[in-house]
Amino acid sequence: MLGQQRYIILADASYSITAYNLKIWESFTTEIPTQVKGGKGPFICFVLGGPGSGKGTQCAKIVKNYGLTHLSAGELLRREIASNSEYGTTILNTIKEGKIVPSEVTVSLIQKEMESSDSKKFLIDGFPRSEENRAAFERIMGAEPDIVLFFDCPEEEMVNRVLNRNEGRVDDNIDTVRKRLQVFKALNLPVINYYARRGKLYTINAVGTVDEIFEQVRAVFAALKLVTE
Ligand SMILES: Nc1ncnc2c1ncn2[C@@H]1O[C@H](COP(=O)(O)OP(=O)(O)OP(=O)(O)O)[C@@H](O)[C@H]1O
Ligand SMILES: Nc1ccn([C@@H]2O[C@H](COP(=O)(O)O)[C@@H](O)[C@H]2O)c(=O)n1
Ligand SMILES: [Mg+2]
Repeated sequence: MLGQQRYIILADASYSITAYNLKIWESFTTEIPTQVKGGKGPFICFVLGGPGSGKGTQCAKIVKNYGLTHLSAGELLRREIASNSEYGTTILNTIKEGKIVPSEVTVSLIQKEMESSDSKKFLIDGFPRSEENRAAFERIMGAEPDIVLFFDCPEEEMVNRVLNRNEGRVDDNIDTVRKRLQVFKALNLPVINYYARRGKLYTINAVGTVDEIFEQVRAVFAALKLVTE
């Protein structure tokens, strides 16, 4: 049975764009993250949400509007499969099962992309999917995200979107999507709650038109003054 209910996130530690009007919300964000203010490392935004919650769709709009470099962990893994790399078959089987690929593999793909880019602003989509992913990124990259966007969407809506995606993905079928939802709840929600406790989480209501949802995202970036700097 798929729920209409939203996931329970530590609401008092997460900025919810729909729950407050922008004026009230801005009062929470006087502390601009150091990397936005000109610290040493690049600005890093993790983008999280269940399967089909609209992460990739919104990332495309963020790239267009704010010029961040988009790295989708899932896309990097699919590219690895297509290139017949030594890990290709293992990655393919893991994705078909809706499970999580070992963190060292995924982090090393992200690391390669970040290190070969001269971008100062990264949008890392679909990562970290587990505490193990999160810890591996911090250990290998020696960095943490400045902010984390969480696209909060009811399960029924996510399933409908995935089953209507039509991009030929091996995991866009009802069996895999059910497994991915279980993995999302068991492994990804704890990470989302971790960032809520750290005051880095911005929860976006992922129901509505693509443009309506992007208006909430725009409010986050506008308040962070990360407008194509
Ligand atoms: N607001 C929306 N309303 C209706 N459909 C949407 C909306 N946003 C995205 N979609 C559609 O839903 C499908 C899933 O979106 P998208 O690929 O962006 O999700 P995702 O979170 O990246 O999923 P995954 O984790 O599986 O990669 C796509 O076909 C997309 O066009
Ligand atoms: N950090 C990650 C991200 C993804 N995967 C695997 O890829 C599948 C598709 O990911 P999308 O972000 O494109 O939805 C996902 O279900 C995982 O099997 C991963 O292992 N680790
Ligand atoms: Mg995606």
